[in-house]
Amino acid sequence: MKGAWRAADIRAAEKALMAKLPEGTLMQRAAAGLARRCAGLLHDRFGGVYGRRVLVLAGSGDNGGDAMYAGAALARRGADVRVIRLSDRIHGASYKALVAAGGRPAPAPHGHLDLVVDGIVGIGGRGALRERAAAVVAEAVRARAEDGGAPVVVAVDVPSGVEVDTGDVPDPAAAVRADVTVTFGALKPAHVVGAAAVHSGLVDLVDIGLAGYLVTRPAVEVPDHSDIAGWWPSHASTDDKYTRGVVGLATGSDGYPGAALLSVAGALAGPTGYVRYAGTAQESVRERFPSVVTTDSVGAAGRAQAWVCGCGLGTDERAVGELRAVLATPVPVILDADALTLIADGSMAQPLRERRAATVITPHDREFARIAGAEPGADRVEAALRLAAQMNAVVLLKGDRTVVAAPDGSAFANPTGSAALATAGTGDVLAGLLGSLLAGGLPAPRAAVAAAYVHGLAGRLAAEKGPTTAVDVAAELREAVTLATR
Ligand SMILES: NC(=O)C1=CN([C@@H]2O[C@H](COP(=O)(O)OP(=O)(O)OC[C@H]3O[C@@H](n4cnc5c(N)ncnc54)[C@H](O)[C@@H]3O)[C@@H](O)[C@H]2O)[C@@H](O)CC1
Ligand SMILES: [K+]
Repeated sequence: MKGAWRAADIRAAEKALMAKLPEGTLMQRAAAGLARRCAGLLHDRFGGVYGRRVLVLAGSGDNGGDAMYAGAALARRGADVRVIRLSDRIHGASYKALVAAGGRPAPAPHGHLDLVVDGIVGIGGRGALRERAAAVVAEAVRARAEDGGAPVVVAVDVPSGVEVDTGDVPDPAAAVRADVTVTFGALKPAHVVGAAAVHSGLVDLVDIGLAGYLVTRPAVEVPDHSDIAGWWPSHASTDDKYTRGVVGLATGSDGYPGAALLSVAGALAGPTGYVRYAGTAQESVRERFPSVVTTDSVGAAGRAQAWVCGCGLGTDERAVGELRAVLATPVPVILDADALTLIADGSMAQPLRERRAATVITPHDREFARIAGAEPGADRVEAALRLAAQMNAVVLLKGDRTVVAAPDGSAFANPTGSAALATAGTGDVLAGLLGSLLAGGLPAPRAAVAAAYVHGLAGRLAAEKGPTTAVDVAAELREAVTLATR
């Protein structure tokens, strides 16, 4: 698990570390790491640094300092480095070092460009790029590299123009879109949540010695394969179909039988040995998945260790009754889609409050708005945490980087998101998989994080093969589980 910290926490850690080091050490470490990464990128794409055309965009703060020191290092290796000063006041020592190494000031981007280094603002940045900076960035990225392609864009610490602490991008046209972001000391929320995570491109973390100095809890955490593999319920040789957990699905309706099938497909890819389906799509479920035990209602179904409720369930009287039945069970429950619509008017507040087992809700932004009264807004992590605390439920807020927030204040961002998942029915698959993980005994926050992770991988696998539907995502789940858990 990697943590991401907000700017104030990073600054406090840097201050404590800096007090123990000669002045300028941290910037030198940052710049050296940045120069190394830039040289590596030039080498990979153009075969070397010598003669490559590099444009450094320098703003007023230390972010510009990092960029110009790195520019100096590249100039010493023979790159043709220009710098555009985007403020009257720029970091003096690094500018002198750049000029001494052969770098030259430029008024505007000119000619071909192989590498653009964004040192406009770092963790001191607020809001969108100012007009001139935005215009210069737009012009620079329109330039051509020597090989005819677009220049490589490297953001220093964070892409300029994004909100570091929230991952919001107030104006996408006035924010850098990086191929690679070279960041220092620790990740920041902008690298892992919201549109800023997309603007960050690949994130490359340079160690500047900060680790022991970050004493606060991270704002958000990011899982990797080893977390998922470590959490995934393993099967003991003594297990039978019941000990691995039974997941129940109260999904689908006459109007939406497909949602039942997709949620069942998701559940079957999880670790449980037994899937119960309760609803009107019994027949199609049995036909398509003979291993699933079906009934027409939650009341008629046997016991389960977790219930999934809502995907395609509808919002009629029958749906209300099924939701009530699920909420009354003493086991973890996932509320998705129509179940979220049904709880939005507050009529289920009491059964929700009375629950002792975990409740997980899986809203997209509009569903979130129905429940919370407003869309998540700029700070998706804070918004999800607020709703989690208010409802005493784990909130899985869907998005390109899905956020999972728990009532205990912990928050996670899923790194495997994919645009391929923005298609009808993928949420049903996710809910089923999540149900299986809960029934398999994972604590709710981990089950939500692991489900989002594997579901994202499945989306990526499906997208590699062509245009993606929810059926394709479900079909890739098995391979995604194997990938994530080995
Ligand atoms: N503090 C440290 O110990 C270290 C800092 N480092 C670098 O220093 C950076 C932070 O430096 P600073 O604190 O000087 O802050 P920045 O370099 O992020 O710049 C902030 C300045 O930019 C201006 N600004 C803010 N928003 C703007 C906008 N939208 N458009 C134009 N100008 C804007 C403000 O006037 C502010 O003074 C880090 O991101 C990192 O790159 C690294 O050298 C590692 C060590
Ligand atoms: K930057």
